[in-house]
Amino acid sequence: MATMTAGQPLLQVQDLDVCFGRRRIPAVRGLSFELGRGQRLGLIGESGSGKSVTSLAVMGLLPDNAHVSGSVQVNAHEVIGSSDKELSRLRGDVMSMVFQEPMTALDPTMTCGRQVAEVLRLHQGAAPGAARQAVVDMLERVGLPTASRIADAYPHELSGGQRQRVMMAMALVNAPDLVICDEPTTALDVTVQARVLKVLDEQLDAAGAACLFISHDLAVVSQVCDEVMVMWHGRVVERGSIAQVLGDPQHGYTKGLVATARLDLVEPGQRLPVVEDFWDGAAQRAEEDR
Ligand SMILES: Nc1ncnc2c1ncn2[C@@H]1O[C@H](COP(=O)(O)OP(=O)(O)OP(=O)(O)O)[C@@H](O)[C@H]1O
Repeated sequence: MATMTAGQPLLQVQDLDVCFGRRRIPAVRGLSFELGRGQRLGLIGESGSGKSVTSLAVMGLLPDNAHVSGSVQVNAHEVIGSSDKELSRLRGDVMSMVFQEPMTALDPTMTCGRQVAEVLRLHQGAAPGAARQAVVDMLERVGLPTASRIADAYPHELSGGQRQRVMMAMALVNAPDLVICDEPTTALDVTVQARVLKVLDEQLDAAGAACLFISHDLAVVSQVCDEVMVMWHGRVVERGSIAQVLGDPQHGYTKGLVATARLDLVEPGQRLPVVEDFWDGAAQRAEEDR
């Protein structure tokens, strides 16, 4: 596997285009961005703006009906066009992903401990006995106090928050350089969400890992990330520090998002604002598509 080239960022995406199907409907258009080692970048945007497609392109997990051009380099290794063998080495060794819905990402027929151990075995060749202690340690590190019991449980025996932590343990156990999180806490209630985000924050720090964090929610992104990038209609329309983007949003969509986050300005009895109250995205999309 290629080693890091001096000066090259950990993740470098250049002119990435992704479209789908025979009609080549664009999902990501001319996307370029970089992420340095240990950096944490939030990726926000309305539904369908291309956030998940971007993360799947970085992981080399796009479906067969996707047409891809451009370049995605992780640790100076090109993802686009790489073989399955090269990609599976990169995934787990260098990058990993936490998905929104752990129930679909976890194998229902395997205990949680075995699933974490499997990641260790595949990427570090750990022996089964040695893996058990490493797995229990990792489950403890993601805030599961009864780690030994959780290791022996099947996914359906756990709560949503516990399952999400098991996924996080799988994503972090090999100390990857880059962790991609796609709406990891959207399905959780607010207090569990806050705890899971805190654990993620601590574990990213401990591993010195970079993070690409996808969310609809600026408040969630600001708990984990240093910077935020806003996607709209398959393109990046804005990037800056959390303080910059919250304090002085530039794009119409971002202005709407920041305005809707100001719940303190909502009078009792008034309906909650939505982005469309501040910005007509549909009209702009129609304009761009013409
Ligand atoms: N497998 C697929 N086949 C066809 N079109 C797809 C496929 N996956 C995604 N798309 C399309 O690509 C566009 C971008 O989708 P993507 O899932 O990246 O959006 P998103 O910003 O992550 O949205 P959300 O916040 O709702 O998850 C959408 O128009 C979507 O319909």
